[in-house]
Amino acid sequence: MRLLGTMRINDMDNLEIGGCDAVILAKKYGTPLYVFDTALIRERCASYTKTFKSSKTETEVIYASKAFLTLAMCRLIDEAGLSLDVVSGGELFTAMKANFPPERLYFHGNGKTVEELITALQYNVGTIVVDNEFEIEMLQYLCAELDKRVKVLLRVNPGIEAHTHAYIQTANNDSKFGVSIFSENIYELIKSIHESYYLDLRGFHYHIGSQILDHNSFVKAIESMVEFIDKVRTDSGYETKELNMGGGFGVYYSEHDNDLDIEQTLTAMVEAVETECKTRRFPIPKLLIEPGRSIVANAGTTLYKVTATKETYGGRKFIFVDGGMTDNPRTALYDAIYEAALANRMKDETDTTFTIGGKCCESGDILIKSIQLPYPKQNDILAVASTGAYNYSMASNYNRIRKPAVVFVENGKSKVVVKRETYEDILRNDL
Ligand SMILES: Cc1ncc(COP(=O)(O)O)c(C=O)c1O
Ligand SMILES: N[C@@H](CCCC[NH3+])C(=O)O
Repeated sequence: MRLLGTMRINDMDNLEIGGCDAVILAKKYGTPLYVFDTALIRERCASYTKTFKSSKTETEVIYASKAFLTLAMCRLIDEAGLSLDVVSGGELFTAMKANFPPERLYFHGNGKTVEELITALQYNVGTIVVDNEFEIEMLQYLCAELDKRVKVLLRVNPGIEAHTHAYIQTANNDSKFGVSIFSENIYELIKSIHESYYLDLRGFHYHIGSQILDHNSFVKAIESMVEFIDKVRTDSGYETKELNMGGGFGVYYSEHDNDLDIEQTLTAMVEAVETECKTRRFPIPKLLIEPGRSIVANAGTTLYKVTATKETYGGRKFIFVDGGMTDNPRTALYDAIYEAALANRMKDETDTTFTIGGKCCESGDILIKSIQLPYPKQNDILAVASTGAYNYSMASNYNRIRKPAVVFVENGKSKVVVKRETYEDILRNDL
């Protein structure tokens, strides 16, 4: 397992994260446990704000909160000076409760409800990223009712097939997100938003997919987008002020992932916009990006207790743990590949191939299909790395399993930021 962030092996041969011994964390807080290396989150935020710069225009980094959001995470992102992308009433509510500055909020989503839009307007959310004609009409109506004007970005689809899992591509021609830049009515739509008294059209948003490890897809999207905003200027007289290029920057999960050099990618993206705009004599818009996964994925580690081992009649050796697809559905959903280690035996030889199975009543409840580990004993602690993104945020209560606690670790100190669910919590809304 690659040691990421502040991970190291301590004198006891145990895994240490943020100066805290993982075995002690498991004992103190129970398992499964989501552990977050907050120094690594801060480092990633700082690296984004430092690298995503242009001498020719303003830039802004927005954290895509769907990757991982809690009140404590909101505060951390606020302190790091990033803005926040929310995509539902629940994410918005979390941001509001954390007193996240509303002007730095971007409200996304292809299916926003009337209630969500009202809440966003009442909280004076900085920008609403509108997805379709219905929403645009509804938003204008609500603005009139509530006597509000709001900044908007129109989500468009540049029709780029990014090289990633089909389920996390977002910009092919049949994607549910945004309005295609090739659709016939797009110029009319832009004109109507631009002329609206209630909506202040700042520009466009696009996002081509997630876990993209090839930087050419990002540059290709920019080329289509600048061509598009140039056409928009000619066809509807609207000059784009802001271009939000979304997130999607891929991270290391296992040796199957070639490392995307994010700093190099950001520099290439800014240069591509500058060059394309210069060629077209187009003023460079303000540039925004929305990373989620690349800020938190590598900072998260899930600790499990080994409950049993089994060798099947077919010869597969299983390690069972006290969690599974309820705390990490990504292997079942996307064939994700994770690295792991026995946190209490970091120096033991990894001489046997295992499948890590979860405890849910579901054959697809596999955390890792194939991994080399030492032969485990009951109650060994299995640490699965890079679970910081889309694990806690996609966790479920299938089989009425309780969601794990979340602990932040830094400089030898640990702090619970989300309590482990209790069985009473599971019954909370049952009548
Ligand atoms: C609109 C939008 N912005 C940002 C993101 C964040 O993507 P990632 O976590 O891959 O950086 C997503 C998720 O794919 C998204 O849909
Ligand atoms: N949930 C996906 C990413 C989706 C990104 C949001 N549009 C994953 O775990 O990889």
